[in-house]
Amino acid sequence: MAALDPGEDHLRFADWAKDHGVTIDGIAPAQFVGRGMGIVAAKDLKEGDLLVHVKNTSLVTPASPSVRKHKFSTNTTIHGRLAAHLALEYDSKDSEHALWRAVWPSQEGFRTILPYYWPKKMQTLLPRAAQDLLSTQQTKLDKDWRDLSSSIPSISKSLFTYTWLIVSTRTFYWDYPDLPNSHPRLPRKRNVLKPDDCYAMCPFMDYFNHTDIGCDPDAKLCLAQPLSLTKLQVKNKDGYSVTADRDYKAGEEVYVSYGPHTNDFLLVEYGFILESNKCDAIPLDLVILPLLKPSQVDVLKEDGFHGNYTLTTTTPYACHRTQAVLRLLTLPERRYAAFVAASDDGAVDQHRVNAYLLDLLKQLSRQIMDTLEDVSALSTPDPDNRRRSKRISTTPSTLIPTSSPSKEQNDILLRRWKQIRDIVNTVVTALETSS
Ligand SMILES: C[S@@+](CC[C@H](N)C(=O)[O-])C[C@H]1O[C@@H](n2cnc3c(N)ncnc32)[C@H](O)[C@@H]1O
Repeated sequence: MAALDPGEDHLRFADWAKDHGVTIDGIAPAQFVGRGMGIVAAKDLKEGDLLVHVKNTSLVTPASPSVRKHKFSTNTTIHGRLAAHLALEYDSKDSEHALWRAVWPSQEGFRTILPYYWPKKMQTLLPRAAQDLLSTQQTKLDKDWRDLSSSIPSISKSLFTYTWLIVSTRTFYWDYPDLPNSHPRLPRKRNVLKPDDCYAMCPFMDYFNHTDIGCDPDAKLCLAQPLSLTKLQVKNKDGYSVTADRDYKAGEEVYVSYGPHTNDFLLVEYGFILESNKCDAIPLDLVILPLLKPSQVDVLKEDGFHGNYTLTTTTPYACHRTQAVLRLLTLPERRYAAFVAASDDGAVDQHRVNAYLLDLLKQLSRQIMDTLEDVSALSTPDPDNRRRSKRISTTPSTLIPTSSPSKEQNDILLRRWKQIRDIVNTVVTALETSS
């Protein structure tokens, strides 16, 4: 897709970045339809070319003097402290990062793309995995606001929410393993770093859009709750760099991978989904957990195999945990035990397990078609035609709805449900063919 002129603000910010510890070579900011800003190859690039380097001292972390000066309680999260810092600086023309801030998406832009701001009826129609992520996001944001609001009395909840979401969508995961403890502009290195300790905002780097390239879709690993941070591939003790992963022609968009994220995660955290995503998966917990007897739940908990069951479109389709639970549901317990203990690869039982899975997926496929009807009805202009779904679980009470659905919101929701339908139907067809 063609790269469009970025506009004055972006050129000014790029010049500022070059004077403030950011080395940029062969790339430039540009606009892309449907993705906001991104990075374009400004000349032909070779695999391995260093494209951008940001010095550690140009990062914004809780140890940056401009953040430290607020003396926020260290008992508050780093996400919250960064959001509070950005909110306090928001109206200041003298802030050192005023030019950077001018190129971020607007609050209005976020209202369209981020499910956090969507009307309640749209939130209730999100896939369950996305609803759960949204509820977690809301809980974290509310807690940060509760913990920090008394130290930022001039800041409204609405501004704090915006800057908190700026931090979510533009922050890098930074575990600074090699850094000396002594440097005053760097966070103290702790023995054990928690994900929350590892936030860093990174000027110019946050122009890169995401693709799934570089993901390792290992079907044996079910997706754990991923970090809500943009993860860049290359970092060293001097700062962050991005190196070309392949050759690029001038004019092509250059992406990075934010991590092995499903489309439900990308939708809630970043407000978009990929058309094709090697890392996509859908959870099967809602389908499988109700089938378990209490004694089976005990066995699975004891073995560490309770919940977190996922389906992908690559063989063996159902992840290792799902393969295990399906064995417990369909076979004598000793066959399940042998599989879990890895004393048997389970191949002789695969046919029976697949047949059971096929039945479950056919039922799921019918439910998805019903949901798709509900989502399509939302975009139907006549309000009498709109049906509220009784099949979808209720929205967690903490979600904050706004206004009525926009066309963009309808479109992305519909596209996501069609993707889920296609994942399930692809596996149904594959299992039918192999049986
Ligand atoms: C780190 S910022 C990237 C720069 C951003 N596009 C901008 O306009 O400033 C992350 C945001 O970019 C957008 N984005 C990133 N990758 C995308 C993609 N592949 N397709 C659509 N939007 C994308 C999402 O809005 C996301 O919240």
